[in-house]
Amino acid sequence: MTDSSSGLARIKVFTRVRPLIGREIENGNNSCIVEMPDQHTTVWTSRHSTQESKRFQFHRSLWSFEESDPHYVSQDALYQLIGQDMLNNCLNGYNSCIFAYGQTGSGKTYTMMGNKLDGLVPSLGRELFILKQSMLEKQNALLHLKISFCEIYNEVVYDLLSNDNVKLRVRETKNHTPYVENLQEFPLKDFEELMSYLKRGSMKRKTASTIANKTSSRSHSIFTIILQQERYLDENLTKHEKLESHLRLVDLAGSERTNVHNEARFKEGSHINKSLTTLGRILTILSNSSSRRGTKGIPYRESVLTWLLKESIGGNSQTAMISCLSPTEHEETLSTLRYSETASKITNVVTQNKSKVELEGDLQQLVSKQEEENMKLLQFIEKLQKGDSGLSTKKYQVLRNRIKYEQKYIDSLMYKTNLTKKLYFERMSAMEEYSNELLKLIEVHNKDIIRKNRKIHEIFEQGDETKLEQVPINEKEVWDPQVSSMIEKYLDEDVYAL
Ligand SMILES: Nc1ncnc2c1ncn2[C@@H]1O[C@H](COP(=O)(O)OP(=O)(O)OP(=O)(O)O)[C@@H](O)[C@H]1O
Repeated sequence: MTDSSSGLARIKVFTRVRPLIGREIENGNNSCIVEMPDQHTTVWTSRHSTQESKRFQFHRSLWSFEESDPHYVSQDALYQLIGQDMLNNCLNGYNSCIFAYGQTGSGKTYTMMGNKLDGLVPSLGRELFILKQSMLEKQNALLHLKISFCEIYNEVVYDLLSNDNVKLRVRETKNHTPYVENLQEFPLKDFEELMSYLKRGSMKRKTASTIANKTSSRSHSIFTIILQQERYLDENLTKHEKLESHLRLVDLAGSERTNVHNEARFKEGSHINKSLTTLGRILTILSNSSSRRGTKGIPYRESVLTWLLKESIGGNSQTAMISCLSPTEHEETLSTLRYSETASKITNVVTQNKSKVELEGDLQQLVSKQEEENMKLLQFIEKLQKGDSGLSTKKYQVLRNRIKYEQKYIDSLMYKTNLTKKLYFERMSAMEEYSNELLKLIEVHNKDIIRKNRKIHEIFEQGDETKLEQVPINEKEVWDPQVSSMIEKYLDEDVYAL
């Protein structure tokens, strides 16, 4: 998708026409005013004249009107055509965005979320976890995933995953990238977790029954997946590159006529239309200007939606727009197609969010240091044991075996290229824990030994060896000048300061 030499990426526009739904069939409205011959989208512009039609060309036109048609694009096919490409962009470190646009009831939520059949968000999520596993096994790469889910309702942002209904503020980073302040991000461990967040947030999203749609979304929703990748570039796992990208999945509220009498619906409708009109103005400005001109002076901040979509439209993002079409509405479909035509002329300037990292001190050095430390501990224990057999407690033995086991693990780690840094650090921290435990024990014992040895020293220094007989037998066995001086050295130098 990227022109890698120039870093330019056009917004790809897809059109998708949905099948007739209940109320249309009931109204006897069973013909489709949209046609999609040769990857073009044609719309008959008047119900009464079959002569007048307008033809548009987009990246692809997706025919989902009739399941029996050989060109029918199912939810699965939609994922193959749009989702996969976007996923690849993200895995290569490019921010990406898919947004669904269209009049109310045209199929945006169905396309993005799905109902009985998965829409793009669940399909992308499922594939991401499959990829995460295979990357770990085959490519020596780690993928961390996080999500956030928010909605813009009446020009205010709300966290769909928060139990509170707090209004959130949009702010900008030093680089002028907008973000939602205090929007929660949740790390994901599996696909089921992603789905539970998606369901939880979708249930909280504001919907209402309108003439055109029984469950019409009254807000714009943004589901963001944050991908953080660590790819290891050499067999010793010493060099790796970090890639970070955001995949934004936007389900816009539908444009509609605001001549409704319900006050709340009217207010919502006005806000929705205002933000979509601002989006349209920005698309027009961008489509008429040079992509290299930058985004200065473009009125992104005139609506919360456009402010938050700044990066996706005219910024650093590979973006796909899915224009959803109703098969029966002339005016609205034509207006959607004109809007989409404008968007298809926009070129974003994209950059790969990548940084190369050579592990500080390099992994090999870290391992050697730890091995050395391990060795010292083992020798130390052995000497202690020689000096005082009473110290060979079960606990020491367990810890000693543990250290040996960890040592072996480190050895194998160095040669197994398919093991990752994550695993390595997990084991390292486990080993550190054991070592710390051991050191604490050693210190207690050492202090005890020194105390006993001092007693014996004093007796020798006083030259009254008869007193030695008063010292209990087991304390006398402790006396070993070699071990004793070694312990004192360690304690004095604070080598193993805890
Ligand atoms: N491709 C499709 N195949 C089958 N049914 C569809 C398809 N697209 C939409 N529908 C059905 O059409 C109806 C309206 O779709 P949806 O709610 O997704 O519209 P919307 O554009 O999100 O509307 P709004 O802007 O009001 O929220 C729903 O009943 C949905 O199941």
